[in-house]
Amino acid sequence: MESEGMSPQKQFQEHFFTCAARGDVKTLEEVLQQGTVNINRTNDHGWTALMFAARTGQDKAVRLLLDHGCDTTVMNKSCQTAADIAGFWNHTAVLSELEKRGPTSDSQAQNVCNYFGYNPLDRCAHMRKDAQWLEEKLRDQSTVILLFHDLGLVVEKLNAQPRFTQPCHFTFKDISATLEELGTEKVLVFLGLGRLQSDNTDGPSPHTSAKEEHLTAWFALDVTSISQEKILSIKEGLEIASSPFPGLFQLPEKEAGIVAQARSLLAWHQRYKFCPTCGSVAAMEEAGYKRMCQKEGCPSLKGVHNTAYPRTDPVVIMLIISPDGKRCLLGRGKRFPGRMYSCLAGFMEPGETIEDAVRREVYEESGVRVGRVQYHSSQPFPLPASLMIGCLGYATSENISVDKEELEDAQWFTRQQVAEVQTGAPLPTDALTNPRAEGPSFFLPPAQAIAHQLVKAWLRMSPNL
Ligand SMILES: NC(=O)C1=CN([C@@H]2O[C@H](COP(=O)(O)OP(=O)(O)OC[C@H]3O[C@@H](n4cnc5c(N)ncnc54)[C@H](O)[C@@H]3O)[C@@H](O)[C@H]2O)C=CC1
Ligand SMILES: [Mg+2]
Ligand SMILES: [Mg+2]
Ligand SMILES: [Mg+2]
Ligand SMILES: [Zn+2]
Repeated sequence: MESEGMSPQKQFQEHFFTCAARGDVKTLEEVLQQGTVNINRTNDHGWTALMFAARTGQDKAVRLLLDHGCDTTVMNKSCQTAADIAGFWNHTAVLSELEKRGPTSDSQAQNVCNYFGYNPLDRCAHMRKDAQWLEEKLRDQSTVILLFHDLGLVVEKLNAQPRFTQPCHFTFKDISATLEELGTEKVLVFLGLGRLQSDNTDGPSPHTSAKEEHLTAWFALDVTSISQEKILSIKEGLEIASSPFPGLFQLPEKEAGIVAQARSLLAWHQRYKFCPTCGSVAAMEEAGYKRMCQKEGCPSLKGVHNTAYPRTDPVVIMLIISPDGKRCLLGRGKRFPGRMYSCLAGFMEPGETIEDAVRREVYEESGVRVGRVQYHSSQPFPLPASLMIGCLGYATSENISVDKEELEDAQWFTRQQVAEVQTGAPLPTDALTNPRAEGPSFFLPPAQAIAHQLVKAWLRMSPNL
């Protein structure tokens, strides 16, 4: 933190910022040679010298700062990097300097990839009917099998702080007795072929041949019908992440998508044991991607019936921006932890566009009218099997009338309020559970939630740089 008043140190730093903004390469060079300034030092608004140079389009100063190793990923208090600032003011020469030095910010990436959204597996749908190939893959010693007990993932017990969830990678050998005990009715789902990036090689491209030997096969197995004790005795140091929160949000990012895929499929099998059309027993087929009614003559056996395939519930989740662009609308669900506020969200209804679902849910929950709706990104959400469709919506009215059945509160928050809590100090450990915990008057969901990314996207759209 900067000290109060203008200490000589601070004056020197201010002078450094001014030189960057003016593009005074000669002085910048001299100062950097002397080594008397911290090149990544920020002012009270979180601005670095690089940001000042980017703001005024000083490409030579930007190059010099980059040559001296300055950090391009630093964000100011409005969550903007130097590249965001250069992009906003259309300083193309500065942008290209920044882009030459590698990734600059999400805004340069093609698409935003949310937590649960990255899945390195090639699902190999065309192999799902090949029983022999599937059996070979299952028995391969490199194959990974994830176990779920009543939808709780079997994980390795870790004492790491901060806590994270490491799914246990079982092999066929580990669980061959378990498979035998489960018998022919078992729910064993083939997830796909792939490789975690930690194997030091690139993930598969969509064109990778399914038969490539070096890719790992992944399966998920439901072991609910066997006692927990027995499952936990397969190996040492196991536990069941029975509560989905926070366990599911602490997975290694590279595996979160695979776990989401597995859990959503097993949840579908748990809920759809019987044919939704006639109530007869439905049997699993196609490596877990289909359930077929066993009753002859059932209408679900004619034509394509979506009841035979895994279900996904589309949900719209939206950050609504006020008519003046300066505030956003956040709400507090009745079951939200601590003082958390988040984007409004709701299930899509049949026969509805995404845009209309956004407008309807916002009006129902807050009374605010929305005009234009812009898609941002999506997130598979394995509780039990939703697809969160993230949007930004532009309000045409401001008065709030909260639907007390669903929400405890909804408010407009200024850019500054939101930026402060998003970039501020880490929350106290009891903030999630204790409404009287010390800390800010409200907080946002963590980075794993798409709501967090929508807020971040809006902060980066700042019109008042
Ligand atoms: N990450 C975040 O910040 C937030 C995430 N969410 C998630 O978004 C989802 C939908 O949001 P809600 O506000 O609950 O939806 P919502 O606003 O549509 O209201 C939920 C109610 O809709 C009904 N409903 C309609 N279709 C349903 C379906 N397919 N499954 C379950 N209930 C259905 C139920 O009566 C339920 O109580 C939830 O799963 C929730 O976990 C919601 C708010 C914030
Ligand atoms: Mg809702
Ligand atoms: Mg609603
Ligand atoms: Mg609804
Ligand atoms: Zn049927």
